[in-house]
Amino acid sequence: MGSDDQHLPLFETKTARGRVVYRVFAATVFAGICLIWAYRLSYIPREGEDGRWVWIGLIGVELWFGLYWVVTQALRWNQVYRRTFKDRLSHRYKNELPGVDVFVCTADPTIEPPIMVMNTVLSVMAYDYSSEKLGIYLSDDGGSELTFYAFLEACNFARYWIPYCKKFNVGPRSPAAYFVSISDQLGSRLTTDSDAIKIKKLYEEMEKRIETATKLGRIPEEARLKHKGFSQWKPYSSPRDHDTILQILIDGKDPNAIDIDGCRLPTLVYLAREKRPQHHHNFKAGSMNALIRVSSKISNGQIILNLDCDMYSNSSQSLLDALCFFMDEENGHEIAFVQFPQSFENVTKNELYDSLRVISNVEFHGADGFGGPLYVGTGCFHRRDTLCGRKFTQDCKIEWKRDDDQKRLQSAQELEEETRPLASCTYEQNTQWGNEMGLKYGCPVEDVITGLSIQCKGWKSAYFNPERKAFLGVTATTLPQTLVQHKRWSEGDFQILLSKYSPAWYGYGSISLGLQLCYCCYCLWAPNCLATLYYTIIPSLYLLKGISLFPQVSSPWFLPFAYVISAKYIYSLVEFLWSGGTILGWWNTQRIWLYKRTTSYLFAFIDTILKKLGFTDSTFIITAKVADEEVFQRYEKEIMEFGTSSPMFTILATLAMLNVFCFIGAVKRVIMVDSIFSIFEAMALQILLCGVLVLINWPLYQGLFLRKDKGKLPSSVAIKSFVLALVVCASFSLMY
Ligand SMILES: O=c1ccn([C@@H]2O[C@H](COP(=O)(O)OP(=O)(O)O[C@H]3O[C@H](CO)[C@@H](O)[C@H](O)[C@H]3O)[C@@H](O)[C@H]2O)c(=O)[nH]1
Ligand SMILES: [Mn+2]
Repeated sequence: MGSDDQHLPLFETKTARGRVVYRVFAATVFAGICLIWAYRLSYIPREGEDGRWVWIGLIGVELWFGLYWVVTQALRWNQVYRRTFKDRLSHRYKNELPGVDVFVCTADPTIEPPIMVMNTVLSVMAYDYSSEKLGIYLSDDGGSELTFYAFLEACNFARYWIPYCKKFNVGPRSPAAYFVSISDQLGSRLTTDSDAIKIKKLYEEMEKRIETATKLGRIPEEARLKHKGFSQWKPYSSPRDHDTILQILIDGKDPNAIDIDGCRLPTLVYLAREKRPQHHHNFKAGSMNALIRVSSKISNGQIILNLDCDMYSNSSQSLLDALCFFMDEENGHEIAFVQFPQSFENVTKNELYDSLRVISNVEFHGADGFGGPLYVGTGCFHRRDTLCGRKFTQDCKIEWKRDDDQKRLQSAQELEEETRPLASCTYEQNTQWGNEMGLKYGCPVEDVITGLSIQCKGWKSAYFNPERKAFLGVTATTLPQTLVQHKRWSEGDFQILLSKYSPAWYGYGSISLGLQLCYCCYCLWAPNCLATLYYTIIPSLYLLKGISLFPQVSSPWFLPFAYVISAKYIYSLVEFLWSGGTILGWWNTQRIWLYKRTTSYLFAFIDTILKKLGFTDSTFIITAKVADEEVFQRYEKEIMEFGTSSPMFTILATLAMLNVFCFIGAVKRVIMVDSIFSIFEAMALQILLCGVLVLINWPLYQGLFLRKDKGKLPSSVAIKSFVLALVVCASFSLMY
């Protein structure tokens, strides 16, 4: 310290350009929405007239869509961008930077392959940070020997990998990603650079050992004999029923724990918390809380980074970026967590499924302008004390300087013994863990609800979205996975809205109105299903009957509809392109938007209501991070993957068939009854809506009727949906 840059901030916040223009634009759209409402309210068919009830339904739906649109403006109203000054940080604090503990969570060695998990672990072990201050903890909810074996291997490989990374300043520091990146380079280093060749060979040997063990489902006997750690699996019966397995593989305080260059290594700990069938383990929240306690005894870093097992660090400096926020003398003391975007390594060019592109590049910047982004799990740095439930007060300035260097008297083994009870099933009984302390239990999105309650305690958060992606993970590669994942998310968010911690009332007064609305955008995902279903079914059916539900093209009331629809979609396209997407990607995103709303959100909505009534319990379906070769090839070619029959697909296929029938019906009417002009004049918007629904469903029709590969929709779904849609259309035509 003591340099002249001392008063300069460590980060700066800039408001987005063009805010005024956007606000004016939004106001015009809102005016259009008001006119649509006015139209609906002034033309309600009289009692006894055709379509009175359906019209009243439309009032409800358009009120909902309009109001929801207003809520989503919160995410666009006040966007801010952050910039950090890492050189100032390093200059000012040199050796006084705080300890950082990284928590990596894994839960299943078959859908989360150990080699992938180890790449994540290695990428953070090699952070540009003093090793003595770094602790890496792996929580294994799979309680798997295979993962442990891979961890041992990684621990050994790290002795070569870390010095290599630091010597050549390589990036990314996940070995797998790094070797891919340099093999792409012109005149690949892998043919000329002997260090690169050597380290790659070491990696491949390790990879082979781990993959063989994973494939066989058991570890080599000599490994078992060599490491006493495996003895802890002796009394083990299953992943859901075992003692706590806790092992300090590298004790950062041990001067003998060094890499091949003689430099100290970061602390490395394996934890499989105790599991018993009669105790609920609370999924990821449970393992995070166990890690918080266990790490507090071992390295007790003041900052905690949480990573999903597939999210490797893609930038060795992101830790310093995060510290710039926490350690800023002026504003740092009010920041509880720093969230980085969730970015994915495996999205294809025109993302076929969801890629969170707009959420990451637009919406979270908006939330940041109102007090900070949501906590969305992986890629988030927390202050330990706030994660443990501390309330904000102005004098919460943290003392970063700590006397860490005192010698510890216990051996690692004694420390393990002492710490193990903290991860037992019963430890949390009659405590505030899972409630006021640590991550909250009982919600499928433990992260969002925890972040909200932290913000309600007066803290702020920060969103940092650097040019070079800080973390890269794996996103779902099939439609069912995507839909199931979104069901979990939208269900969790909707539960929050109805819970004690609802952003609508719990947040009232403790976070800004803007941030309350930002939360509501996500918390209202699930109920969106109703309005969307109505809009995808009813106008099309009425088209079949030739009853118009929208203003005629020549009527002045047509204008607000035309304006709102085109303004909304042109803007959404621009936003998408601006976020780095492609036009086809945008089109694909609209499809997923529809599919999520008519299935994931519907199921989430129903399940949440059932849960409120006490009929069901939450589960956590883990997203698979690997796909078999054929599935992967189709994914690369951006061919939609269905593959199984599920109630979700029956709904999607039925809706798609229904719209085709209605569209055909309309065409028939044109040919047989009316002139094309009069139909178009009366029903342009209905035809447009139905036509777009048919167009956007193209991959679904292909999956139903044209494809032969294994990723197509099973013929049972084709038959079911065909019959269902036909019955609906026929009975509707006959009834009215
Ligand atoms: O019982 C469990 C279940 C899951 N996990 C881990 O939790 C992480 C997230 O699981 P994943 O299946 O990948 O879910 P995603 O939907 O991709 O995860 C997002 O959404 C979750 C909340 O739904 C957050 O917890 C995550 O951090 C966030 O990345 C993974 O590392 C899992 O290993 C556990 O540790 N224990
Ligand atoms: Mn994931």
